[in-house]
Amino acid sequence: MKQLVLEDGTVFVGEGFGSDRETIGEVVFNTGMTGYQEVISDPSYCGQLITFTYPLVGNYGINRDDFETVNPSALGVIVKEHCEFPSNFRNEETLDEFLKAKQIPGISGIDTRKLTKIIRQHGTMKAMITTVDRPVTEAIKILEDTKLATDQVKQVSTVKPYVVPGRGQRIVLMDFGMKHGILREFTKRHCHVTVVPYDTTAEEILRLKPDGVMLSNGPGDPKSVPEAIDTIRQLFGTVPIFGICLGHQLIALASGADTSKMKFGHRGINQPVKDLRTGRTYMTSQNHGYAVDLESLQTTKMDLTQVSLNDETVEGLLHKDYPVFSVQYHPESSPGPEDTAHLFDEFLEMITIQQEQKKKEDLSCLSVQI
Ligand SMILES: NC(=O)CC[C@H](N)C(=O)O
Repeated sequence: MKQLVLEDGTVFVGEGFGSDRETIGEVVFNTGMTGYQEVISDPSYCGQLITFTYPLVGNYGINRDDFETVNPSALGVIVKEHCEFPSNFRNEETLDEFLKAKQIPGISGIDTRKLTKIIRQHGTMKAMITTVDRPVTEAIKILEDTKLATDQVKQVSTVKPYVVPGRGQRIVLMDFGMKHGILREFTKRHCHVTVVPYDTTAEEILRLKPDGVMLSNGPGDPKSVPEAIDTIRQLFGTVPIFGICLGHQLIALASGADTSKMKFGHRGINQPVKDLRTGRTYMTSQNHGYAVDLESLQTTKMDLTQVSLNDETVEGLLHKDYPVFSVQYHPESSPGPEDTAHLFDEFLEMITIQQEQKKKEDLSCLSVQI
C-alpha cells in the first residue's frame, strides 16, 4: 500500500510501484495520451510529482530511444493503472523496473480524474508519496514544514561544457535542464553545438564565437536564475538568440518584462497556439507552470507574436531591434506534435541573414578604406 497525501489534506490510497522511497514535491498533471517516457525524463519536471490523466501508462514499456535525459529528476509518478506486461518492438524494460532503477516512486490505482479536478480548483500544491501510514495531521505538518528546492536548474544543468561536433553553424546551447530533443534538432541540421552550464558568463559565451545562442527549457521559477538573466541581457544585440520555455521566460525577464506562477500550468501535447502574424494555429507540446505577464511587455522591446488559444497567455516573443525570439512551448516536441519544428530552421535562417548582413557591412567598410 502507498499513499498520496496532498497539502490540503486529501489522501489517496493506492498500490506502490517503482521505488519505495518517500518523496515530497509539487503535484502537477500532464494530459498527454502518450509520451510518458519523454515526460518522466524531461528535466523540467525536477522536483515535481507527475499525474498522468491518461488512464493507462506503461503499455509500450521503456525503450532506449525516447529519453530526454540520462537521469530523470521527477520525484514521482501517479497513475490510474500501470501496465506490468508492456508490448512493443522497442520495449526494453517495464515502467516499474525503470522507476525502481532510477529511485522514482510510483503510485497506481489513483482516481487521477478526481486528483486533476482538485489540482485545477486549488492550483498546484505540495504532496507526498509514501509507504508510511501516519495520521493525516502529521503528514500535513510534514508537508507544511518542507521547503521545496529552488535550485532545480543548478541540479540539472551540466557542470562542465561539452561539444557535440558538426560541420554546420556553431551554436552555444545554455543548458538550464535541456531536453535531448533540442540537441537532436540541431544535430539533425549538422550544427556544431557547445553545451554550456547555466551560469556561463556572456564573455565566456562570446569567446566561443557562436553563430547563435540557444536557451533551453528548464525546471522551476525563471527568477531563481538571476545570473542567467544578466547573461542574456548582455548577449542581446551581439548574436542571434532563440529561447524555449524557461529560455523564453528568461528572455522576457532580460528584456524587462515580468513572469508569474500560473494556477496549474500547461502540461500536455495538444495545446493550441495562434501565431498572430499569420493567423495560423499550431498544436504544441507544453510543460510549464510559469508564464510571461502580457501587460509587462508594454514597456519592453519585445513584440507578442503568439498566444495560447486556451487561456490567451503569452506563447511567443520577438525582439523589435535584435534577432532574438522565443516560444513558451516545445518545438522539439518529444513528446508531441512536430508542427513547429520549422522554428529551428527559422533560427538557422536568422543566423544566415545576420552573417550576410555582417559580410556586406565589412565589404562596404573595406571599399570606404580603399
Ligand atoms: N519546460 C520548461 O522549460 C518549464 C519552464 C518553467 N520551469 C515553468 O515551469 O514554467
